[in-house]
Amino acid sequence: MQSHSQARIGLIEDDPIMGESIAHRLDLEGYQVDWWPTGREALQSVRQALPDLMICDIRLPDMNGESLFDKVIPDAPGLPFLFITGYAQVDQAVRLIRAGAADYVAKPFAMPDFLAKVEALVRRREIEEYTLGRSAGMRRLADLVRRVANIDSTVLFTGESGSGKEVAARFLHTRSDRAAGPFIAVNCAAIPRELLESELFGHERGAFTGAVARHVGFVERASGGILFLDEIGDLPLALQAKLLRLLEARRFQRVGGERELTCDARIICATNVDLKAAAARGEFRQDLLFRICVIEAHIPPLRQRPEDITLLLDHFRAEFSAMFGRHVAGYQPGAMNAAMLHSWPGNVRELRNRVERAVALAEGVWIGPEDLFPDAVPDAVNPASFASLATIRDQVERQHIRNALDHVGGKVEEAAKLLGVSRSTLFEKMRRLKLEH
Ligand SMILES: Nc1ncnc2c1ncn2[C@@H]1O[C@H](COP(=O)(O)OP(=O)(O)OP(=O)(O)O)[C@@H](O)[C@H]1O
Repeated sequence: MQSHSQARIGLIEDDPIMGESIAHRLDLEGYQVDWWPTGREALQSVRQALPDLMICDIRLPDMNGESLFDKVIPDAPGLPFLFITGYAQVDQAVRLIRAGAADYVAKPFAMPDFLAKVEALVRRREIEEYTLGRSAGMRRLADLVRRVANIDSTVLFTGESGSGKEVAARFLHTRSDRAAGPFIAVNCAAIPRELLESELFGHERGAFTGAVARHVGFVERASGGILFLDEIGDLPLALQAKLLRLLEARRFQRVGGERELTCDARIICATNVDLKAAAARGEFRQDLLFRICVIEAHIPPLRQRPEDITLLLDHFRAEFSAMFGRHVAGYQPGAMNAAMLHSWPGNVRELRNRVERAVALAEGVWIGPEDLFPDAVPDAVNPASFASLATIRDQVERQHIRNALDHVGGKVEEAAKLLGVSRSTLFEKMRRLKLEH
């Protein structure tokens, strides 16, 4: 869970005295505050600021809080709004809560009550928001997934093995209006090719030797829910044609069947290979590729998101400590150090396995570097080449600045805003860290 210093609050307040006093107090509490005096300015910046909570005066000079809420929410579903209302606008606030706003406070309010509401909403948001990760890359992914959760277009999750493509697809499922329906995950690479068609589409009794009874395939079993096709690049060409028909006409036949059946499942695919290159080699149908990547969601490799490394180390430590009934309090600095330097070729899966092993075998309450990396001891574990704090800080800073720049399409001024430093400080840091602009 993040500390307040990482939680961001968007404050929309036109009254300079009120705005100043709230922004100052939130700042003292450790929140990062973006203060916009008009609705128009908030609308311009909110998508880039990625706030965890919006605090909004219901009466603004250029629009009312209600229309601002209506404009922001389609792009940021689930973003909590705390409205500040005057006595006369309580009815409107109640209406907004019915429409999905989180809460309201009526003026004049006592600061401790206001802060308690803010804290509760930020905590609630953290639990919901950081299921996928805390890094800018994963927050952007979570945002995209929420926006497409209820559109029935095909989504293609791309990313290295173990980076969390299935986790992201399940996240989509729980946030969609198909959440009450099934989530059926099929790993196309794990099922023998000769069985794949009947596993996917089912078969009729007697369709082939051994087909002693009718078999309902994954496509039918996913009805009303989501069919997640992992390693879609491994689907044989003949089946690719059938999948294309399923996606285009929503129709399919069981193996050996004569009847056309309709498919009501939403299809989500994932791949860790470059499907465009596979299509260029003739191994993957170009038309199917267009059809499945209507929306592409890329999951960055773990080594590019250091904030998630610390988050996940802690998450799995807590999970396995509870599972094994062992009290493991945390990591020695050397273990954290080694984890930040490791390149995590197996991504989150590797991290999970390493933590499971470390918790199971750790001798004390603190996990040491050798518990996490007993195999290939990375340099950082070797005391002779123990990285200095400055080296680690530079590495994390470099990565974080790179992420911020990526996030805003390379615009230094906007990246500086995101990072809470001035433009010149950011330039200076980029120069020192030898980061290309
Ligand atoms: N954000 C996350 N939070 C918690 N656990 C995660 C997260 N991302 C991945 N994991 C865990 O890491 C492991 C691998 O995740 P997942 O199966 O989603 O990866 P994948 O990209 O689909 O892998 P593959 O390409 O091999 O199918 C799983 O045990 C999963 O629970």
